[in-house]
Amino acid sequence: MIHLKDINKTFQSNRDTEPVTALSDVNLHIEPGEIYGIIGRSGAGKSTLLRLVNGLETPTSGEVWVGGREISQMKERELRTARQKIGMIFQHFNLLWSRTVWDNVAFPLEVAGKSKAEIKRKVGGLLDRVGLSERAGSYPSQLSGGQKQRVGIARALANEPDVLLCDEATSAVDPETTSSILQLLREINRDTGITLLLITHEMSVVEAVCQRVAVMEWGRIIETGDVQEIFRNPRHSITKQFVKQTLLESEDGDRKDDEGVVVHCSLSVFTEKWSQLESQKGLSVHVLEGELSSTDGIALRLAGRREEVEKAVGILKGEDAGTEVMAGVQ
Ligand SMILES: Nc1ncnc2c1ncn2[C@@H]1O[C@H](COP(=O)(O)OP(=O)(O)OP(=O)(O)O)[C@@H](O)[C@H]1O
Repeated sequence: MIHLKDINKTFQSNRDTEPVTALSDVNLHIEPGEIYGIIGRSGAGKSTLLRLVNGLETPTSGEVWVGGREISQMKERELRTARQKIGMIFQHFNLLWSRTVWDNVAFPLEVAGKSKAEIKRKVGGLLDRVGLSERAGSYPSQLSGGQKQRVGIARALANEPDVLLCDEATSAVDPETTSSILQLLREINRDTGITLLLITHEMSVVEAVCQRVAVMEWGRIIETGDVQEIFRNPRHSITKQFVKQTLLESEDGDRKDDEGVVVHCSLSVFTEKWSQLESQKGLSVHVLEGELSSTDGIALRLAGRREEVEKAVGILKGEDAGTEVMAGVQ
């Protein structure tokens, strides 16, 4: 669905300064319906990559393809139409402050020249989808951060896009709101088959929703892979740091003294032992990448107090020699 081929992007602010290389030799292939994460530290090139996908930037060299069409070759008029099928949500929501929730969601439909009847039908459905029907007449300033992002999501979905780009979409909201927004994005992906491309600097966001991830540093993609695999076996030192970041975070976002571990075990062992793990105070158990349908077993992240983590590992290892602890996260 999204294909970046041999992308380089440099910015030349003015003639007296050295050009800045934002992206070097970037190649990326994202399948239709995938939830794909791009993670990297500040300045790694994530936003530039995202802006190439919806044609807000053009590559210095290379090709950007979305849905079988080359975005990087399009003229402005063609791009405007193509962008209707590429929704985007932003860290700071970018809502129209003088318009109500209803009118914010109606805006892209008005721009696309839809009839009043169609706009009414669609906006009603979208607000219902994001759980904001009751707030249709409110202004953005009257909403919480999570509600504002829900408006952003409804607005981005108005023209039934094939792709939704999420630019640090949960960075400005608290952890609880983050989970509910990520859950909503997951449901939308499941129900519509939309391709999601998320950029973030938080591995916990990748962990919660993404199927595959690319790690960026200094404008390059330094590692890609299935999220479970990256958690189990991070190769690059930057990737290890991101994985470690999640191991150090407890459920409430506090930092604990002890690192957690990533464990791989069979599904039957996990389901059998789950009630024991669940009853352990001070232990948080995360199923990496979520689906409990895999026959290859699952990867879990166990975090919390050291003795609780050790106890949990003992429980899982108890009767299953196949349970593997991926403790090599330094
Ligand atoms: N319009 C621009 N003009 C000049 N330099 C730019 C421009 N846009 C980005 N850059 C530079 O390109 C590099 C990559 O920036 P980019 O914003 O893509 O990184 P990022 O990973 O999204 O960082 P952040 O998380 O801080 O937004 C940085 O060195 C940045 O200063």
